[in-house]
Amino acid sequence: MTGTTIGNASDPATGDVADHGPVVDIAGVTVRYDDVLALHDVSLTVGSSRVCGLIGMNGSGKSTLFKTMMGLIRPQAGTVRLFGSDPAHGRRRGEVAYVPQAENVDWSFPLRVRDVVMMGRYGTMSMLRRSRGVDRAAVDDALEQVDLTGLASRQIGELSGGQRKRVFVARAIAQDARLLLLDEPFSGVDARSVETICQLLRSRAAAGCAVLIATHDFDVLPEIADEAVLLHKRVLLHSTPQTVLRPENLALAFMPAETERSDGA
Ligand SMILES: Nc1ncnc2c1ncn2[C@@H]1O[C@H](COP(=O)(O)OP(=O)(O)OP(=O)(O)O)[C@@H](O)[C@H]1O
Repeated sequence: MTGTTIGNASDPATGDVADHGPVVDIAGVTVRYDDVLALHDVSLTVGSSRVCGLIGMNGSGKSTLFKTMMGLIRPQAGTVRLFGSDPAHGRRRGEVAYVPQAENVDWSFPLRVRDVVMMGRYGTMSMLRRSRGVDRAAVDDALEQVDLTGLASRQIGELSGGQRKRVFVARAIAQDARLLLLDEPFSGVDARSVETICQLLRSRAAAGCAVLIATHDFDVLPEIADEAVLLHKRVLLHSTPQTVLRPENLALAFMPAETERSDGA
């Protein structure tokens, strides 16, 4: 089952995963780090108002796909279009927000919660990077939405796992991006934070955003996602969360030895 898409608008059994106007349009993308093949011939479209889960084992290429979508990695083959434009263009215009894995953040850095959320406004600030009333109001609003108003002056290293995730979700909300990419937003997160993050992401999707979530949390996925992608360097399956989570489908990505191809893809 290579690059197979299961489920489309004409397939009521598996649900509608098409026809929502592409925000993300990835075609035939291949990424290598020297001799390591990270992505092979990946094609994927995601429409506005959709929440799409990205599932795959460690090393399957999820973060690489996000970095490619952010325009931080240039693929050796294939194209990435976000809102019909080059991904670096979308990033510069603040259209794309990225919530990183917690491990990739230096939590000892002397930043307060408010400072991190304000970073979401940098794209809209003046050349002097002076925050205006509208920026401060956007930050206040985002902090309130993630229930962190009372911790706004706290150093980020003093937060719990769930609070840390909520800070970065608040940064994405303050940015007012139309495409949200979240890398493991539920790992190491308490139930209350999971609920807060899910509600916020659903409301962003209802407002027209496209949301992509790399996650290992199979319980939360059907609650939040409209569609899901099974990734193992290539797209094995793109369908409803329920279909992707069937054991026989998960086995394709989590026991890939039997499906591995001779070219390493
Ligand atoms: N900077 C890099 N240099 C060399 N190889 C890399 C680099 N970044 C990632 N890789 C390799 O590329 C492959 C895909 O990695 P990637 O981090 O995209 O996967 P992932 O699905 O996000 O994994 P995880 O769930 O562990 O974050 C892996 O084999 C990884 O070791």
